[in-house]
Amino acid sequence: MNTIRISVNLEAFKYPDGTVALADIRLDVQKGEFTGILGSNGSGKTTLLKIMDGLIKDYTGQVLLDGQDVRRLHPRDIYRKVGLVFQNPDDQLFAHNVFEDVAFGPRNMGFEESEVKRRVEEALAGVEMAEYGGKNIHAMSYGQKKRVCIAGLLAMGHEILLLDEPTAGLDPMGEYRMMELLTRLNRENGVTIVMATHSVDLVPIFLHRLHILSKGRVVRGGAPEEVFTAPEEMANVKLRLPHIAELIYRLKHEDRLPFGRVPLTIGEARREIVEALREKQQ
Ligand SMILES: Nc1ncnc2c1ncn2[C@@H]1O[C@H](COP(=O)(O)OP(=O)(O)OP(=O)(O)O)[C@@H](O)[C@H]1O
Repeated sequence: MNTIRISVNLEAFKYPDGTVALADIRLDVQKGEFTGILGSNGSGKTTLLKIMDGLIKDYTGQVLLDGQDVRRLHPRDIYRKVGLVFQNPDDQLFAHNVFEDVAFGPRNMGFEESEVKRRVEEALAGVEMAEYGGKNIHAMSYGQKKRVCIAGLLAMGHEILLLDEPTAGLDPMGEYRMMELLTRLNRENGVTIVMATHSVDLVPIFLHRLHILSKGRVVRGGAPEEVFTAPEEMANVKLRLPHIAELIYRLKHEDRLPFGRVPLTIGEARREIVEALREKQQ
């Protein structure tokens, strides 16, 4: 049975300068789910993550974390359950070396030094950075810094991770490896993950559910195959279909090839093409 971990029922939030960043947002994040908040620049993704994490409170409506009003929870209680990874790792990392940075959270939680060490080592191994403990933070690449940020939260044992653009600025292999890492944390460690992104090609393949944000409103939601259906709908929200889906969509609608559903992965596209060719030959 599914359990709702985060329930957003937001009427509106505006920044002090009057910008209405979010309006009329209703969505639930189920336990163990890997959810994406997809939207173009300025659509409200970061603001929504900050609201889920209790960093922004002056909105109308209600956000529940495990059934409790986030605004009434002590920051310490949110912090123990939910970890927010900022878009820019330099906004998060501050210690002189990797070990010390990852150790900060568990030390703050009052663990004995032996337990801190165990947690740091396990977290660094979890993000494939086991051998980097002694390395200077400033000597790390951008992608490595992003992994250290995630390790810092894993070391505290967060059950829910909110990630702001975790794949932004990574090269194609780095992007793929980051998504694999997050998928592993989700599947094997049971971490509930919400990630904000505007990367449409790779990300949907890994996600259970997507919410599309446009101008501060959720305009679509569902499993990736339910959301990515037509290029015009994506263009309306300043996004596009994944390349592979766009190709098959055009072959189907412009070249009249007999494709069924719009595929999201190369494997699905290959099956569709083989099937369509077979049908044409008959
Ligand atoms: N501190 C602020 N004061 C006023 N307006 C803000 C502030 N921060 C964000 N906004 C506005 O709120 C809206 C949503 O911004 P937000 O950063 O949440 O979008 P985003 O989807 O995360 O964008 P990006 O993909 O560019 O990171 C934008 O119109 C932005 O200009």
